Amino acid sequence: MSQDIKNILSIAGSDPSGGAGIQADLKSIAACGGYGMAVVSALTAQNTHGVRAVHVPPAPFLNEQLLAVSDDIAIDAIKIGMLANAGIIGTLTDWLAAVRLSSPVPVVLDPVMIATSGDRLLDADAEDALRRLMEHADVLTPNIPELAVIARAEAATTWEEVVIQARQVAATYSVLVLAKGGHLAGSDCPDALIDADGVLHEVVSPRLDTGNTHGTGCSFSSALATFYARTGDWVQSLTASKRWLTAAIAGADQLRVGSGHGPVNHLGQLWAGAPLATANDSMWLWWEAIESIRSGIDGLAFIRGLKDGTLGRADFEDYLGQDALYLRTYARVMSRASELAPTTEDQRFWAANASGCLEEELKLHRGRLEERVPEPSATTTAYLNHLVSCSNDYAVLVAALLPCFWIYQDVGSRLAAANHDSHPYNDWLATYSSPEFDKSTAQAIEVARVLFDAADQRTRTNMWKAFEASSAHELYFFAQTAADRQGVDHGTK
Ligand SMILES: Nc1ncnc2c1ncn2[C@@H]1O[C@H](COP(=O)(O)OP(=O)(O)O)[C@@H](O)[C@H]1O
Ligand SMILES: Cc1ncc(COP(=O)(O)OP(=O)(O)O)c(N)n1
Repeated sequence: MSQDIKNILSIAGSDPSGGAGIQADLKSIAACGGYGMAVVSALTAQNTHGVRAVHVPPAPFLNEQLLAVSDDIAIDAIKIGMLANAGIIGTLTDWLAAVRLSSPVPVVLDPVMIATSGDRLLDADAEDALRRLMEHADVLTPNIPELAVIARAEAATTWEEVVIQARQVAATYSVLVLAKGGHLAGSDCPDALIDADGVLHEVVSPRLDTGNTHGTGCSFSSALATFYARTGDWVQSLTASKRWLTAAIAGADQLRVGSGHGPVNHLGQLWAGAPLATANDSMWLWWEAIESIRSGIDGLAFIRGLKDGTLGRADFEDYLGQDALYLRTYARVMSRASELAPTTEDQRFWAANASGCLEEELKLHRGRLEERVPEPSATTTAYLNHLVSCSNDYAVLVAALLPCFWIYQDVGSRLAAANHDSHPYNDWLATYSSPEFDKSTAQAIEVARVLFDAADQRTRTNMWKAFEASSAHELYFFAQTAADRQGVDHGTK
């Protein structure tokens, strides 16, 4: 059975030491779940210390390679790296223009100019040709020195300057710019996807203490192209690529490749047994991206106590009280989703869930709380304010409502599995798992997926932000009991 594995073409230089160029690209593409292809634009003789020599094939031979691939194979995304000279760039530009005329294949252009070792990988007189090629790209991924050349400015020394230059380049060339902060000093490594209006999405990782970062730029841009082919969304692709790259850098010191700046560990996560996710599914990537929130919830004293029955009665009742308050407004917000829904099916879905939420859940709470409904906590209020703030746009509101279904169902399935006849919270845990709620959760995910797939990039970004924020509020909400309150920022600021 076909799994719809996407075909990703790298057009780049060769690094025989395997850390950068097409070698890094092919490993990255494979690690991120794609089928990698490679057209070689230049051969370098380099290792972990630097580039010794460059040999550039004749441009007509590059053309032969490009046509051999495009005449036969459907290309789902292209990553472009080292191009060496203006002749190579001109040939590639003509081929790309023709290919994009017949199908809008997405293009990530890493405007490789100078290796970190200081060696030139692009002729100084090839800049104008590169600018013409940039008009055929969807995303540029320059590092700070490359960004400065493209923006005709001094190299940025702060993240604010990086963002300003990237915004200017995005406006000039009508592209997205993935601005990278790897060359800045500081304990963090920020990256951001930027368009002419500003930052679409920013991701930050800690700066890892390793000298083995050869080929990070090549690997990052290949991962981005691969995830985009799979999801059709740049913001999700950035999140997934950064997560993958950071783990590959974290595993770099496990390799023993050369005595200079070694490569990242492209396949280390696979070797460690991490599942190779190949689903081309936007919602799956959302779910993956909140993994740390989900494991944070699983680790809470409240959840562990509820699972093994050691949770104190007072903590349990505090939770129930806040839950009852939450559900009243949650039902109202679902009614609002019903009001905004463009189809009768969606309208009925949200109305039915609003009603079910009030009738079944609140009945249960009232029975247990004996009408002692407390004041809403700051944590509950913050979550509800967030939901209400998303109530003007249907797609964003659906994304904000989704974590309460999905996380509750996910946590609930594990809690219900731990239930037994003498469990002190037996009847409560039994409510956590029901085929009806599973069905509603699946439908809520499907509604979000359909909206996401049809949305423009801004709406997709806002949907993701709403989903991520609600997921964090779920964590804060579960962490309200005395045992968990320390050390958790409850999102109330
Ligand atoms: N020491 C590090 N720790 C964590 N991430 C890093 C480190 N060095 C580079 N990166 C990341 O690698 C990616 C590429 O980085 P950058 O150095 O800016 O580009 P290039 O490799 O093209 O010069 C960025 O996401 C950056 O944050
Ligand atoms: C053949 C080839 N292409 C590109 C580079 C540059 O690699 P990059 O990932 O930008 O980062 P550094 O390795 O320079 O840090 C290269 N060296 N070789």
